[in-house]
Amino acid sequence: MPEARLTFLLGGARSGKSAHAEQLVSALPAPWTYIATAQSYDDEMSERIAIHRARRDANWVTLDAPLDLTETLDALPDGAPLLLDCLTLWLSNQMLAGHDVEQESARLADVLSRPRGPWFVVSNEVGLGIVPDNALARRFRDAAGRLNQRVAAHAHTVLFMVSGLPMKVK
Ligand SMILES: Nc1nc2c(ncn2[C@@H]2O[C@H](COP(=O)(O)OP(=O)(O)OP(=O)(O)O)[C@@H](O)[C@H]2O)c(=O)[nH]1
Repeated sequence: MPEARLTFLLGGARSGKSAHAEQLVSALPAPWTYIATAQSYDDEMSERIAIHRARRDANWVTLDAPLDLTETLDALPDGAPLLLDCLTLWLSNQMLAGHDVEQESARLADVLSRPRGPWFVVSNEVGLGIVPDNALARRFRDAAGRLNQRVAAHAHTVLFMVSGLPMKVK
């Protein structure tokens, strides 16, 4: 059975984090689980999701978890290689649903601190630009930074993606 360990991949939009994570997971024995947190509200998002789906072959099993991510992780079989894409969309879904993001983030980080297989988790680094001019975006940026720190603290390996290239930060 593949080793249980957490790999955390961070990066900006279009930094290549999903593709790199897919490569790492698909080097492990199939089948591979893909947990998607995105929900498609419009044609642009549907198109993005369709591109991702077309990239994954029949060895991938896709589970949707826009909100109930901790429960979905708890239900995974031991040893299953997992790609979870991505934490920041899950966080924005939690905020838009009016949930307590600190409490939900703590619960999620706790589950991720005990990976039961080779788990690869993708998140966005959203804090590198200027301070957003609206309060919701500032709340989101701060919550995302805190969640990323929590998960990175538990991860065995942390990779920061820059222009398609992985930079090992842990
Ligand atoms: N619902 C759903 N979402 C999916 C599926 N496949 C991929 N996604 C979502 O697509 C999102 C990533 O899409 P992109 O916007 O293209 O990626 P990006 O993070 O900007 O770019 P990269 O850094 O290059 O990966 C993730 O949040 C996934 O949850 C799927 O089968 N179903």
